[in-house]
Amino acid sequence: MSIEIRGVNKTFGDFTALDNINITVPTGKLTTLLGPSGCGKTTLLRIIAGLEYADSGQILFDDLDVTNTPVQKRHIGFMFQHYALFRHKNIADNVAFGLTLLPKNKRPSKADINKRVNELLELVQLPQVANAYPHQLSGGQRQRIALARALAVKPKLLLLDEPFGALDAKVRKELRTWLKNIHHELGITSIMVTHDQEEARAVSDEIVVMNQGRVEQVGTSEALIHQPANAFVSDFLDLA
Ligand SMILES: Nc1ncnc2c1ncn2[C@@H]1O[C@H](COP(=O)(O)OP(=O)(O)OP(=O)(O)O)[C@@H](O)[C@H]1O
Repeated sequence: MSIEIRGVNKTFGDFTALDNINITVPTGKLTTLLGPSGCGKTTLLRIIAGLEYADSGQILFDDLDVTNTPVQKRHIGFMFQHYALFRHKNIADNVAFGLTLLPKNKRPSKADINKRVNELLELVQLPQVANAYPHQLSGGQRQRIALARALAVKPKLLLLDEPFGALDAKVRKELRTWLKNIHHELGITSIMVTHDQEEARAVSDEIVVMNQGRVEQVGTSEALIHQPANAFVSDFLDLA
């Protein structure tokens, strides 16, 4: 599913958080919103999700205008740093959670839910932890389970907000390679927020560099490195 953001503006009081954002996120690619703290990345992601509404502008999913569509109807998977697993549910029940919430006519049978949970645990390479509880897992393992949970409902769009933000540098590096591999295997359109240029360059098919509520440049890692559009992009990517 391709995503088009057309002329999106957002203010909080007299502060402009997003200033005329126009971008297209291509089908099946992993696109990163990259920029310093406060530049509007999370606000834009929340507007794409339907967790927040723009003051003006449009959001299109495959040419369909979803600007006023509520989050539950956008078929999105979320993996957010602070969107923790349920402590009192075991891992299998955490992964199955989204499926158990589906309306009765769309909800798979118990056997099918179990089968899907097992497939997802295989996919994130943690088949052995189905009966464990979140506190028994490492931070990196918990984030892998968070991805399995996000994928359970077969979303058409995956949104990741600083998914590895709380992890130490070594695990972060391992997980970004892992995420890139899984993304290539599944080919699901994904948008990730990060302030870490090294992380963005390691995982992204395309990078959207943001600054003070505006888009400075959109391109592949190579394009940004070889042809930074301006001094901000060059500085932010440490190219000087
Ligand atoms: N609900 C809100 N009310 C008021 N101001 C807000 C609100 N949400 C965000 N802001 C402000 O809008 C700006 C952009 O915030 P946003 O969270 O989108 O930035 P960000 O680029 O994701 O930064 P970070 O990496 O620090 O999360 C910030 O200055 C923030 O304080």
